[in-house]
Amino acid sequence: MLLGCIGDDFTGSSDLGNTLTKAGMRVVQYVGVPGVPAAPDVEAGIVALKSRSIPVAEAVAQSLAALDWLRAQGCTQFLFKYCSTFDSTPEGNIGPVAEALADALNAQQVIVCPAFPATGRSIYQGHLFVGDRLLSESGMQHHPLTPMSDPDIRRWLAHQISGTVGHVPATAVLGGVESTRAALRRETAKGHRLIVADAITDADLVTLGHAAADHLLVTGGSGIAMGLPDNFRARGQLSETSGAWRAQVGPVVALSGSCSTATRAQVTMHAATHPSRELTADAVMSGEVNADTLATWAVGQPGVPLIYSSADPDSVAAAQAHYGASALAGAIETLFADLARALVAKGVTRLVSAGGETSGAVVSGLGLTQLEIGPEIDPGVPMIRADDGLVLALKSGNFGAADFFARAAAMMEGTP
Ligand SMILES: Nc1ncnc2c1ncn2[C@@H]1O[C@H](COP(=O)(O)OP(=O)(O)O)[C@@H](O)[C@H]1O
Ligand SMILES: O=C(O)[C@@H](O)C(=O)COP(=O)(O)O
Repeated sequence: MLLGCIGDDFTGSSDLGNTLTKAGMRVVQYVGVPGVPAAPDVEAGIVALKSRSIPVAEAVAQSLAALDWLRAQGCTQFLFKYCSTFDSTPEGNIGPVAEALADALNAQQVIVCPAFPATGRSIYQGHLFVGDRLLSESGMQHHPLTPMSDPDIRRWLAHQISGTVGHVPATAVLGGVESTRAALRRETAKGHRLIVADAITDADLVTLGHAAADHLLVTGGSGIAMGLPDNFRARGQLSETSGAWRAQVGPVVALSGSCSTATRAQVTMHAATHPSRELTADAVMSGEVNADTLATWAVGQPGVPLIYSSADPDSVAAAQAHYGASALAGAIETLFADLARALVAKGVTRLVSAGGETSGAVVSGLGLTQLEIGPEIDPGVPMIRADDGLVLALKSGNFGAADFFARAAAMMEGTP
Protein backbone atom coordinates (compact mmCIF):
# COMPACT_ATOMS: atom_id res chain seq x y z
CA MET A 1 0.00 0.00 0.00
CA LEU A 2 1.35 3.42 -0.96
CA LEU A 3 -1.19 6.01 0.10
CA GLY A 4 -2.88 5.59 3.47
CA CYS A 5 -6.11 7.55 3.85
CA ILE A 6 -8.29 8.26 6.85
CA GLY A 7 -11.82 9.47 6.11
CA ASP A 8 -13.92 11.11 8.83
CA ASP A 9 -17.13 9.70 7.41
CA PHE A 10 -18.34 7.01 5.04
CA THR A 11 -19.74 9.02 2.14
CA GLY A 12 -16.66 11.21 2.19
CA SER A 13 -14.46 8.13 2.10
CA SER A 14 -16.24 6.77 -0.97
CA ASP A 15 -15.92 10.24 -2.54
CA LEU A 16 -12.16 10.00 -1.99
CA GLY A 17 -12.16 6.42 -3.31
CA ASN A 18 -13.85 7.70 -6.45
CA THR A 19 -11.18 10.37 -7.02
CA LEU A 20 -8.28 7.98 -6.47
CA THR A 21 -9.84 5.25 -8.62
CA LYS A 22 -10.44 7.71 -11.47
CA ALA A 23 -6.83 8.84 -11.18
CA GLY A 24 -5.63 5.26 -11.64
CA MET A 25 -4.93 3.79 -8.22
CA ARG A 26 -6.23 0.44 -6.96
CA VAL A 27 -8.36 1.47 -4.00
CA VAL A 28 -10.12 -0.34 -1.17
CA GLN A 29 -12.34 1.39 1.39
CA TYR A 30 -12.21 -0.25 4.82
CA VAL A 31 -15.03 0.13 7.32
CA GLY A 32 -13.19 1.11 10.48
CA VAL A 33 -9.68 -0.06 11.29
CA PRO A 34 -9.24 -3.58 9.86
CA GLY A 35 -8.11 -6.36 12.14
CA VAL A 36 -6.20 -8.07 9.32
CA PRO A 37 -3.54 -6.95 6.81
CA ALA A 38 -4.56 -5.47 3.45
CA ALA A 39 -4.39 -7.50 0.23
CA PRO A 40 -0.99 -7.01 -1.45
CA ASP A 41 -2.40 -5.34 -4.61
CA VAL A 42 -4.06 -2.40 -2.80
CA GLU A 43 -2.32 0.87 -3.70
CA ALA A 44 -4.51 3.28 -1.76
CA GLY A 45 -6.32 2.16 1.37
CA ILE A 46 -9.04 4.31 2.91
CA VAL A 47 -9.96 3.65 6.51
CA ALA A 48 -13.46 5.09 6.81
CA LEU A 49 -14.28 6.27 10.31
CA LYS A 50 -17.42 7.84 11.66
CA SER A 51 -15.43 10.46 13.51
CA ARG A 52 -16.76 13.75 12.18
CA SER A 53 -19.21 14.42 14.97
CA ILE A 54 -17.98 12.38 17.92
CA PRO A 55 -16.08 13.80 20.94
CA VAL A 56 -12.64 15.19 19.97
CA ALA A 57 -10.62 12.71 22.06
CA GLU A 58 -12.41 9.74 20.47
CA ALA A 59 -11.90 11.12 16.95
CA VAL A 60 -8.19 11.60 17.64
CA ALA A 61 -7.82 8.10 19.15
CA GLN A 62 -9.63 6.42 16.24
CA SER A 63 -7.64 8.40 13.66
CA LEU A 64 -4.33 7.47 15.32
CA ALA A 65 -5.36 3.80 15.37
CA ALA A 66 -6.14 4.05 11.65
CA LEU A 67 -2.75 5.68 11.08
CA ASP A 68 -0.97 2.87 12.93
CA TRP A 69 -2.66 0.26 10.73
CA LEU A 70 -1.89 2.17 7.52
CA ARG A 71 1.76 2.58 8.56
CA ALA A 72 1.93 -1.14 9.19
CA GLN A 73 0.75 -1.68 5.58
CA GLY A 74 3.84 0.18 4.34
CA CYS A 75 2.24 3.51 3.29
CA THR A 76 4.65 6.33 2.60
CA GLN A 77 2.13 9.16 2.45
CA PHE A 78 -1.07 9.78 4.42
CA LEU A 79 -4.22 11.70 3.62
CA PHE A 80 -6.83 12.88 6.10
CA LYS A 81 -10.14 13.34 4.24
CA TYR A 82 -12.82 15.60 5.69
CA CYS A 83 -15.81 17.33 4.18
CA SER A 84 -15.53 19.79 1.31
CA THR A 85 -17.70 22.09 3.43
CA PHE A 86 -15.21 21.70 6.32
CA ASP A 87 -17.92 20.25 8.60
CA SER A 88 -16.65 20.81 12.13
CA THR A 89 -17.36 22.79 15.28
CA PRO A 90 -15.08 25.39 16.92
CA GLU A 91 -13.68 22.48 19.00
CA GLY A 92 -13.01 20.07 16.14
CA ASN A 93 -12.70 17.50 14.89
CA ILE A 94 -10.69 18.50 11.81
CA GLY A 95 -7.99 20.57 13.55
CA PRO A 96 -7.27 18.25 16.49
CA VAL A 97 -7.14 15.16 14.24
CA ALA A 98 -4.87 16.90 11.72
CA GLU A 99 -2.54 18.06 14.50
CA ALA A 100 -2.45 14.62 16.14
CA LEU A 101 -1.64 12.93 12.82
CA ALA A 102 1.05 15.54 12.07
CA ASP A 103 2.56 14.98 15.53
CA ALA A 104 2.56 11.21 15.09
CA LEU A 105 4.21 11.48 11.67
CA ASN A 106 6.46 14.39 12.62
CA ALA A 107 5.07 16.18 9.56
CA GLN A 108 6.15 19.81 9.50
CA GLN A 109 4.17 21.09 6.51
CA VAL A 110 0.54 20.07 6.13
CA ILE A 111 -1.84 21.37 3.47
CA VAL A 112 -5.45 22.03 4.48
CA CYS A 113 -7.65 22.24 1.39
CA PRO A 114 -11.33 21.26 1.36
CA ALA A 115 -11.89 22.53 -2.24
CA PHE A 116 -13.89 20.33 -4.63
CA PRO A 117 -14.65 22.44 -7.72
CA ALA A 118 -16.74 19.75 -9.48
CA THR A 119 -19.32 20.19 -6.71
CA GLY A 120 -18.89 23.95 -6.48
CA ARG A 121 -16.54 24.13 -3.46
CA SER A 122 -13.66 26.53 -4.00
CA ILE A 123 -11.30 28.40 -1.70
CA TYR A 124 -10.13 31.94 -2.36
CA GLN A 125 -8.29 34.18 0.13
CA GLY A 126 -8.76 31.44 2.70
CA HIS A 127 -12.56 31.64 2.37
CA LEU A 128 -14.65 28.65 1.36
CA PHE A 129 -17.37 29.15 -1.25
CA VAL A 130 -20.17 26.81 -2.32
CA GLY A 131 -20.97 27.94 -5.85
CA ASP A 132 -21.10 31.73 -5.68
CA ARG A 133 -22.06 31.85 -1.99
CA LEU A 134 -19.83 31.97 1.03
CA LEU A 135 -20.00 28.74 3.05
CA SER A 136 -21.87 30.53 5.83
CA GLU A 137 -24.65 31.53 3.39
CA SER A 138 -24.78 28.25 1.50
CA GLY A 139 -27.26 26.36 3.67
CA MET A 140 -24.41 24.81 5.69
CA GLN A 141 -25.10 27.35 8.46
CA HIS A 142 -28.17 25.18 9.21
CA HIS A 143 -26.41 21.79 9.37
CA PRO A 144 -27.95 19.72 12.20
CA LEU A 145 -24.60 18.71 13.75
CA THR A 146 -21.90 21.02 12.39
CA PRO A 147 -23.46 24.38 11.47
CA MET A 148 -20.81 26.31 9.51
CA SER A 149 -21.20 29.96 10.42
CA ASP A 150 -17.73 31.20 9.37
CA PRO A 151 -16.45 30.91 5.78
CA ASP A 152 -12.86 31.86 6.73
CA ILE A 153 -11.26 28.43 7.02
CA ARG A 154 -8.09 29.92 8.54
CA ARG A 155 -10.07 31.51 11.39
CA TRP A 156 -12.32 28.47 11.93
CA LEU A 157 -9.33 26.10 12.00
CA ALA A 158 -7.43 28.42 14.37
CA HIS A 159 -10.17 27.87 16.99
CA GLN A 160 -9.53 24.13 16.80
CA ILE A 161 -5.75 23.82 17.07
CA SER A 162 -2.91 24.66 19.40
CA GLY A 163 -0.60 25.88 16.60
CA THR A 164 -1.10 28.74 14.16
CA VAL A 165 -2.57 28.59 10.66
CA GLY A 166 -0.75 29.52 7.45
CA HIS A 167 -2.14 30.39 4.03
CA VAL A 168 -1.04 29.79 0.45
CA PRO A 169 -2.95 32.23 -1.77
CA ALA A 170 -4.39 31.46 -5.20
CA THR A 171 -1.75 33.66 -6.84
CA ALA A 172 0.96 31.29 -5.61
CA VAL A 173 -0.95 28.17 -6.70
CA LEU A 174 -1.64 29.65 -10.14
CA GLY A 175 2.12 30.14 -10.50
CA GLY A 176 2.63 26.37 -10.57
CA VAL A 177 4.32 23.71 -8.48
CA GLU A 178 7.54 25.59 -7.67
CA SER A 179 5.71 28.79 -6.76
CA THR A 180 3.37 26.76 -4.51
CA ARG A 181 6.30 25.03 -2.83
CA ALA A 182 7.99 28.40 -2.24
CA ALA A 183 4.79 29.76 -0.67
CA LEU A 184 4.50 26.67 1.54
CA ARG A 185 8.12 27.11 2.66
CA ARG A 186 7.45 30.75 3.54
CA GLU A 187 4.52 29.73 5.73
CA THR A 188 6.59 27.02 7.41
CA ALA A 189 9.36 29.56 8.09
CA LYS A 190 6.75 31.70 9.88
CA GLY A 191 6.06 28.77 12.19
CA HIS A 192 2.77 27.63 10.65
CA ARG A 193 2.37 23.87 10.33
CA LEU A 194 -1.24 23.59 9.09
CA ILE A 195 -1.48 25.69 5.93
CA VAL A 196 -4.79 26.50 4.23
CA ALA A 197 -4.30 26.48 0.45
CA ASP A 198 -6.55 28.30 -2.01
CA ALA A 199 -7.87 26.22 -4.93
CA ILE A 200 -10.46 27.34 -7.43
CA THR A 201 -10.17 24.79 -10.22
CA ASP A 202 -9.16 21.13 -10.58
CA ALA A 203 -5.89 22.35 -12.10
CA ASP A 204 -5.11 24.13 -8.81
CA LEU A 205 -5.74 20.91 -6.90
CA VAL A 206 -3.46 18.98 -9.22
CA THR A 207 -0.76 21.61 -8.68
CA LEU A 208 -1.17 21.31 -4.91
CA GLY A 209 -1.04 17.50 -5.14
CA HIS A 210 2.17 17.65 -7.16
CA ALA A 211 3.64 20.23 -4.76
CA ALA A 212 2.88 17.83 -1.91
CA ALA A 213 4.74 14.90 -3.48
CA ASP A 214 7.09 14.67 -0.50
CA HIS A 215 4.62 15.64 2.21
CA LEU A 216 4.03 12.95 4.79
CA LEU A 217 0.52 14.19 5.50
CA VAL A 218 -1.98 15.95 3.26
CA THR A 219 -5.48 16.97 4.39
CA GLY A 220 -8.58 18.09 2.56
CA GLY A 221 -11.66 17.13 0.62
CA SER A 222 -11.42 14.49 -2.08
CA GLY A 223 -10.07 17.12 -4.50
CA ILE A 224 -6.73 17.28 -2.72
CA ALA A 225 -6.16 13.67 -3.84
CA MET A 226 -6.39 14.54 -7.55
CA GLY A 227 -2.69 15.15 -8.09
CA LEU A 228 -1.27 12.55 -5.68
CA PRO A 229 -1.48 9.42 -7.90
CA ASP A 230 0.78 11.16 -10.46
CA ASN A 231 3.53 11.33 -7.84
CA PHE A 232 3.45 7.56 -7.34
CA ARG A 233 3.14 7.06 -11.11
CA ALA A 234 6.20 9.22 -11.73
CA ARG A 235 8.13 6.92 -9.39
CA GLY A 236 6.92 3.86 -11.31
CA GLN A 237 4.98 2.58 -8.29
CA LEU A 238 1.52 2.04 -9.83
CA SER A 239 0.46 -1.24 -11.40
CA GLU A 240 -1.88 0.62 -13.83
CA THR A 241 -4.42 -2.22 -13.67
CA SER A 242 -7.99 -1.98 -12.45
CA GLY A 243 -10.59 -4.52 -11.37
CA ALA A 244 -13.66 -5.11 -13.57
CA TRP A 245 -16.93 -3.68 -12.22
CA ARG A 246 -20.04 -5.92 -12.21
CA ALA A 247 -23.62 -4.62 -12.31
CA GLN A 248 -26.09 -5.76 -9.63
CA VAL A 249 -29.72 -6.65 -10.25
CA GLY A 250 -32.36 -7.27 -7.56
CA PRO A 251 -34.58 -5.29 -5.20
CA VAL A 252 -33.55 -1.72 -4.46
CA VAL A 253 -34.42 0.75 -1.68
CA ALA A 254 -33.29 4.33 -1.05
CA LEU A 255 -32.75 5.64 2.49
CA SER A 256 -32.19 9.27 3.40
CA GLY A 257 -31.36 10.80 6.78
CA SER A 258 -29.67 13.75 5.13
CA CYS A 259 -31.19 17.17 5.78
CA SER A 260 -28.92 18.97 3.32
CA THR A 261 -30.40 21.25 0.69
CA ALA A 262 -29.50 19.03 -2.28
CA THR A 263 -30.88 15.89 -0.65
CA ARG A 264 -34.16 17.57 0.24
CA ALA A 265 -34.65 18.55 -3.41
CA GLN A 266 -33.81 14.96 -4.47
CA VAL A 267 -36.30 13.59 -1.92
CA THR A 268 -39.05 15.91 -3.19
CA MET A 269 -38.44 14.95 -6.80
CA HIS A 270 -38.21 11.23 -6.10
CA ALA A 271 -41.27 11.11 -3.82
CA ALA A 272 -43.38 12.65 -6.60
CA THR A 273 -43.06 9.53 -8.77
CA HIS A 274 -41.90 6.69 -6.47
CA PRO A 275 -43.37 5.11 -3.31
CA SER A 276 -42.06 6.99 -0.29
CA ARG A 277 -42.39 7.01 3.52
CA GLU A 278 -41.40 9.95 5.70
CA LEU A 279 -40.05 9.27 9.19
CA THR A 280 -40.80 12.26 11.38
CA ALA A 281 -38.74 12.93 14.48
CA ASP A 282 -41.86 12.33 16.61
CA ALA A 283 -42.56 8.97 14.96
CA VAL A 284 -38.97 7.83 15.52
CA MET A 285 -38.75 9.06 19.12
CA SER A 286 -42.12 7.62 20.13
CA GLY A 287 -41.24 4.22 18.66
CA GLU A 288 -44.29 4.44 16.39
CA VAL A 289 -42.17 3.19 13.46
CA ASN A 290 -39.87 0.20 13.49
CA ALA A 291 -37.33 -1.28 11.11
CA ASP A 292 -39.13 -4.52 10.41
CA THR A 293 -42.46 -3.01 9.37
CA LEU A 294 -40.72 -0.38 7.26
CA ALA A 295 -38.63 -3.04 5.52
CA THR A 296 -41.73 -5.15 4.84
CA TRP A 297 -43.42 -2.10 3.34
CA ALA A 298 -40.39 -1.23 1.18
CA VAL A 299 -39.88 -4.68 -0.33
CA GLY A 300 -43.55 -4.78 -1.34
CA GLN A 301 -43.26 -1.59 -3.40
CA PRO A 302 -42.62 -1.16 -7.12
CA GLY A 303 -39.91 1.18 -8.49
CA VAL A 304 -37.34 2.62 -6.11
CA PRO A 305 -39.05 3.04 -2.72
CA LEU A 306 -37.64 5.79 -0.53
CA ILE A 307 -37.68 6.01 3.28
CA TYR A 308 -36.53 9.38 4.56
CA SER A 309 -36.27 11.53 7.66
CA SER A 310 -34.89 14.47 5.67
CA ALA A 311 -36.51 17.64 6.92
CA ASP A 312 -36.13 21.41 6.51
CA PRO A 313 -34.01 23.47 8.94
CA ASP A 314 -37.00 24.79 10.94
CA SER A 315 -38.43 21.31 11.57
CA VAL A 316 -34.97 19.97 12.44
CA ALA A 317 -34.35 22.85 14.89
CA ALA A 318 -37.76 22.39 16.54
CA ALA A 319 -37.26 18.62 16.91
CA GLN A 320 -33.73 19.09 18.26
CA ALA A 321 -34.97 21.63 20.83
CA HIS A 322 -37.58 19.12 21.96
CA TYR A 323 -35.54 15.89 22.04
CA GLY A 324 -31.92 17.06 22.15
CA ALA A 325 -29.82 17.06 18.94
CA SER A 326 -27.62 14.09 19.67
CA ALA A 327 -30.34 11.88 21.18
CA LEU A 328 -32.49 12.53 18.11
CA ALA A 329 -29.66 11.97 15.62
CA GLY A 330 -28.72 8.79 17.48
CA ALA A 331 -32.28 7.43 17.38
CA ILE A 332 -32.70 8.20 13.67
CA GLU A 333 -29.32 6.68 12.81
CA THR A 334 -30.08 3.54 14.84
CA LEU A 335 -33.37 3.16 12.98
CA PHE A 336 -31.62 3.48 9.58
CA ALA A 337 -28.98 0.94 10.65
CA ASP A 338 -31.67 -1.55 11.76
CA LEU A 339 -33.63 -0.85 8.61
CA ALA A 340 -30.65 -1.51 6.33
CA ARG A 341 -30.11 -4.84 8.08
CA ALA A 342 -33.78 -5.77 7.80
CA LEU A 343 -33.86 -4.83 4.10
CA VAL A 344 -30.81 -6.93 3.23
CA ALA A 345 -32.26 -9.82 5.25
CA LYS A 346 -35.37 -9.53 3.06
CA GLY A 347 -33.34 -9.80 -0.13
CA VAL A 348 -32.53 -6.19 -1.05
CA THR A 349 -29.38 -6.14 -3.19
CA ARG A 350 -29.08 -2.44 -4.05
CA LEU A 351 -29.14 0.27 -1.38
CA VAL A 352 -28.89 4.00 -1.93
CA SER A 353 -28.12 5.96 1.23
CA ALA A 354 -28.03 9.75 1.55
CA GLY A 355 -26.08 11.58 4.24
CA GLY A 356 -22.66 10.93 5.73
CA GLU A 357 -23.76 10.14 9.28
CA THR A 358 -26.70 8.16 7.96
CA SER A 359 -24.50 6.16 5.58
CA GLY A 360 -22.07 5.50 8.41
CA ALA A 361 -24.93 4.04 10.42
CA VAL A 362 -26.13 1.99 7.42
CA VAL A 363 -22.71 0.52 6.59
CA SER A 364 -21.91 -0.20 10.24
CA GLY A 365 -25.38 -1.65 10.77
CA LEU A 366 -24.77 -4.04 7.91
CA GLY A 367 -21.48 -5.13 9.46
CA LEU A 368 -19.57 -4.52 6.22
CA THR A 369 -15.79 -4.61 6.45
CA GLN A 370 -14.45 -3.56 3.06
CA LEU A 371 -15.82 -2.00 -0.09
CA GLU A 372 -14.76 -2.06 -3.72
CA ILE A 373 -15.08 1.30 -5.49
CA GLY A 374 -16.94 1.28 -8.82
CA PRO A 375 -17.92 3.80 -11.49
CA GLU A 376 -19.10 7.31 -10.66
CA ILE A 377 -22.82 8.11 -10.54
CA ASP A 378 -22.43 11.86 -10.01
CA PRO A 379 -19.35 13.89 -9.02
CA GLY A 380 -18.09 12.54 -5.70
CA VAL A 381 -20.46 9.54 -5.57
CA PRO A 382 -19.32 6.13 -6.86
CA MET A 383 -21.15 2.83 -6.76
CA ILE A 384 -19.54 0.54 -4.22
CA ARG A 385 -19.69 -3.23 -3.91
CA ALA A 386 -19.86 -4.80 -0.46
CA ASP A 387 -19.99 -8.43 -1.56
CA ASP A 388 -21.35 -10.70 -4.26
CA GLY A 389 -24.94 -9.73 -3.55
CA LEU A 390 -24.86 -6.12 -2.40
CA VAL A 391 -24.06 -2.85 -4.13
CA LEU A 392 -24.46 0.53 -2.45
CA ALA A 393 -24.26 4.21 -3.22
CA LEU A 394 -23.37 6.45 -0.29
CA LYS A 395 -24.37 9.96 -1.25
CA SER A 396 -22.93 12.95 0.53
CA GLY A 397 -25.69 15.31 1.60
CA ASN A 398 -25.09 18.04 -0.92
CA PHE A 399 -23.96 15.92 -3.85
CA GLY A 400 -25.90 14.57 -6.79
CA ALA A 401 -28.35 15.85 -9.39
CA ALA A 402 -32.08 16.13 -8.60
CA ASP A 403 -32.86 12.66 -10.03
CA PHE A 404 -30.06 10.99 -8.07
CA PHE A 405 -32.01 8.20 -6.34
CA ALA A 406 -33.60 6.78 -9.49
CA ARG A 407 -30.46 7.19 -11.59
CA ALA A 408 -28.22 5.55 -8.97
CA ALA A 409 -30.60 2.58 -8.81
CA ALA A 410 -30.58 2.28 -12.60
CA MET A 411 -26.81 2.55 -12.92
CA MET A 412 -26.33 -0.15 -10.29
CA GLU A 413 -28.22 -2.64 -12.41
CA GLY A 414 -26.22 -1.66 -15.43
CA THR A 415 -28.70 0.68 -17.12
CA PRO A 416 -26.65 3.51 -18.60
N1 LIG B 1 -35.82 15.07 10.80
C1 LIG B 1 -34.66 15.16 11.46
N2 LIG B 1 -34.55 15.94 12.55
C2 LIG B 1 -33.37 16.03 13.21
N3 LIG B 1 -32.25 15.39 12.87
C3 LIG B 1 -32.31 14.60 11.80
C4 LIG B 1 -33.50 14.43 11.03
N4 LIG B 1 -33.27 13.59 10.02
C5 LIG B 1 -31.99 13.21 10.14
N5 LIG B 1 -31.41 13.82 11.20
C6 LIG B 1 -30.03 13.64 11.66
O1 LIG B 1 -29.25 14.66 11.08
C7 LIG B 1 -27.96 14.15 10.73
C8 LIG B 1 -27.77 14.37 9.23
O2 LIG B 1 -26.44 14.12 8.91
P1 LIG B 1 -25.99 13.32 7.63
O3 LIG B 1 -26.61 11.97 7.58
O4 LIG B 1 -24.50 13.39 7.63
O5 LIG B 1 -26.59 14.13 6.41
P2 LIG B 1 -26.36 15.68 6.03
O6 LIG B 1 -25.00 16.04 6.53
O7 LIG B 1 -26.48 15.69 4.56
O8 LIG B 1 -27.49 16.43 6.68
C9 LIG B 1 -27.96 12.68 11.09
O9 LIG B 1 -27.38 12.50 12.35
C10 LIG B 1 -29.44 12.35 11.14
O10 LIG B 1 -29.74 11.25 11.96
O1 LIG C 1 -16.26 16.27 0.82
C1 LIG C 1 -17.49 16.16 0.76
O2 LIG C 1 -18.26 17.11 0.61
C2 LIG C 1 -18.09 14.79 0.95
O3 LIG C 1 -17.20 13.80 0.58
C3 LIG C 1 -18.51 14.64 2.37
O4 LIG C 1 -17.69 14.34 3.20
C4 LIG C 1 -19.91 15.01 2.65
O5 LIG C 1 -20.44 14.57 3.90
P1 LIG C 1 -22.02 14.59 4.18
O6 LIG C 1 -22.58 15.85 3.62
O7 LIG C 1 -22.18 14.48 5.66
O8 LIG C 1 -22.59 13.38 3.48
